[in-house]
Amino acid sequence: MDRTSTMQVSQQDFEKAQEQVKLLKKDPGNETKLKLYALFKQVGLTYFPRKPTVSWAASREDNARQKYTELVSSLVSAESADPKTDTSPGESRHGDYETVLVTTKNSITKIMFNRPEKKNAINHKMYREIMKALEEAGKDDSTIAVITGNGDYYSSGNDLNNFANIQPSEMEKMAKDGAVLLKEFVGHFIDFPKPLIAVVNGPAVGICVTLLGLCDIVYASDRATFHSPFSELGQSPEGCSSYLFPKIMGLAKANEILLFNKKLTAAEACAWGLVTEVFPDSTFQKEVWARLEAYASLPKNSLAVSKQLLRSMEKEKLHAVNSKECEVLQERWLSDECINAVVSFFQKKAKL
Ligand SMILES: CCCCC/C=C/CC(=O)SCCNC(=O)CCNC(=O)[C@H](O)C(C)(C)COP(=O)(O)OP(=O)(O)OC[C@H]1O[C@@H](n2cnc3c(N)ncnc32)[C@H](O)[C@@H]1OP(=O)(O)O
Repeated sequence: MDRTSTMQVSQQDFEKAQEQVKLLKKDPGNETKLKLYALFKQVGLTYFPRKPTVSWAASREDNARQKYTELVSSLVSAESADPKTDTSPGESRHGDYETVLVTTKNSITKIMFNRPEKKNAINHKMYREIMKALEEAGKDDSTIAVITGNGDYYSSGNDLNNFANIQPSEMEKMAKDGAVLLKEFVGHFIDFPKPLIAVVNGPAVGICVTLLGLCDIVYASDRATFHSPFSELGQSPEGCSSYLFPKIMGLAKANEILLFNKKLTAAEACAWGLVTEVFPDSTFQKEVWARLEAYASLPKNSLAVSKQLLRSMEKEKLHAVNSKECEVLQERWLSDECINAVVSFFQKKAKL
């Protein structure tokens, strides 16, 4: 439908739109769903066999019917033009996700961060959806699971909107709830029962860098960078990095990243042991997926048992580190240093 058209839509168009809504592959999000529901109710409440006279109710009904039909039409066309929602042959797409795209193919479950327009920043919904996707991937038939990003970024880390628009009286609750959510989120990576591979397609920031220490293999494009600007943001390390980074790269190098915000190139991250291997960006996807498909054809149970054995040596320690890091962060989020950093990002967009 032409969205600029002022032509009135018929009851038949409206009913067709109701059917199309049910067929959308991508959840349009709560805001849009509420809008659709409100419009639907306006039509529903006023719909009755129409008398020829034009009443205010009839005209409101026409308006709501038109807006509902146009909104659905825009959702349908956005979806059909959106490469994010495409799947390749043999790939099955999992359930009802808004912020991640979860697919399985060739015994590999891929969890793709899917907010490319926000550089895949992780908002509250995304934290929850990633946990849900990890729970499903841990139980499904796949041999390995992969985390990657859609678009030019792997992820810009925590969505700073998670700290925005909070009333002063709600700050403590925000920090407490944030710490609970973060602990649960990182716990899902500690406990993940199968090999978990990070395919770092572009720059990685903050929590998406620290979590790499909890992945079993990290492949990076030579375009990727690794930046954990905790002190710049008035925060402190998470994702068990305060324990794992010194173990992986030695204390001196970990200090440069975790205390002094050093941004690593992919080559540096590989030399320092955070990344397993770096590939040229032009062949990154082809080379990495060919390698992963070969790995995923190995005996599934043997891989899972071995992964769990390796992790079991450290699991208790990692949970204790995670708890401590979240406790410290809960305090940090209430500090002037952190609040000022968030405000300055939104005011003049102080970028990293
Ligand atoms: C439950 C809570 C748990 C908390 C766990 C704690 C974790 C710690 C961290 O993860 S710390 C890291 C936090 N991340 C940042 O500070 C990154 C902030 N972003 C930037 O500095 C820049 O956006 C950039 C360098 C990543 C990219 O710059 P570029 O110029 O290439 O692109 P834009 O800035 O125009 O970005 C496009 C739009 O995306 C929005 N955006 C990007 N990153 C974030 C983010 N982390 N949080 C919120 N929004 C982000 C950006 O605002 C643009 O939006 P707009 O198009 O609406 O303007």
